[in-house]
Amino acid sequence: MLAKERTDEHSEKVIEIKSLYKSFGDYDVLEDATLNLYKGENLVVLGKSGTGKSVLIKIIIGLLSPDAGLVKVLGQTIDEISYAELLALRLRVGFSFQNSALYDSMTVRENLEFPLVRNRRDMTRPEVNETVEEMLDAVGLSQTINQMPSELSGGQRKRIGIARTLILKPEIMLYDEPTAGLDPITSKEINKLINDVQERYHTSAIVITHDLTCAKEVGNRVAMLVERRFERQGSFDEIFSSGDKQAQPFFDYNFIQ
Ligand SMILES: Nc1ncnc2c1ncn2[C@@H]1O[C@H](COP(=O)(O)OP(=O)(O)OP(=O)(O)O)[C@@H](O)[C@H]1O
Repeated sequence: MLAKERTDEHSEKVIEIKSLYKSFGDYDVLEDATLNLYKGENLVVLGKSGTGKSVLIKIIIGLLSPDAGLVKVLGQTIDEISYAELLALRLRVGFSFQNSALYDSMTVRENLEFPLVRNRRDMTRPEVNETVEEMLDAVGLSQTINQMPSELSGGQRKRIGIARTLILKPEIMLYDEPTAGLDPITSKEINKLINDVQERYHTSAIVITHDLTCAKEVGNRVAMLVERRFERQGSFDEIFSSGDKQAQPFFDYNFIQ
């Protein structure tokens, strides 16, 4: 079954953002922004540089506070919970950084062990080994276990970064520009991995990207962040077959350079 056939608009909201406002001084980044992430879907957020996509992610994981509005993640209202509750919630939300953020002085195995050693002190050594091996298998890179990040290609580093985020078995994945800087073939492999992760681990995900191929291949739904709000939410085809003026610049950016 294709990923995009799975969206159930009536399913549970794992992230609920309602009338969100965020400004820095006089500069309004988000204004009356509303967006839901439904359980099990991959939601693509498309937005030009500087429109507030990183601010959105920081608000979702509680690194920035909203000025007004509701932000609920896995049933918890972000600015009402204690710091301890926030830390516990962050373990259920995996954030895959744009630059993969691997530790250069650690092997692939050590990079993957790191979140487990810090957060899962209950796990035995054989359990840690087994989980690391399972995650490497999930991203198709079992053979790199003893390599250093500098020995990996950009695409492999992205995959290891995703494996390291997945290792705590988060319910929600936040992918920040997962295909940035990759060639089209490697980008396709990452898109496939995002769909495989959804399928295998039943994650719900927000994928932030400028890459329309990525949006088309992984997005059960697409939301465009335009002028401080999430405009135009719908399937890729609904948004991009309409000749929409706000969607057109993304087409131009991707295909007419
Ligand atoms: N802590 C901060 N203090 C002041 N301004 C900020 C802060 N964080 C973000 N901004 C501003 O908010 C706006 C949105 O930034 P953000 O990083 O979310 O953009 P983005 O959509 O992720 O861009 P890109 O695609 O280039 O990564 C920018 O104008 C940025 O300068």
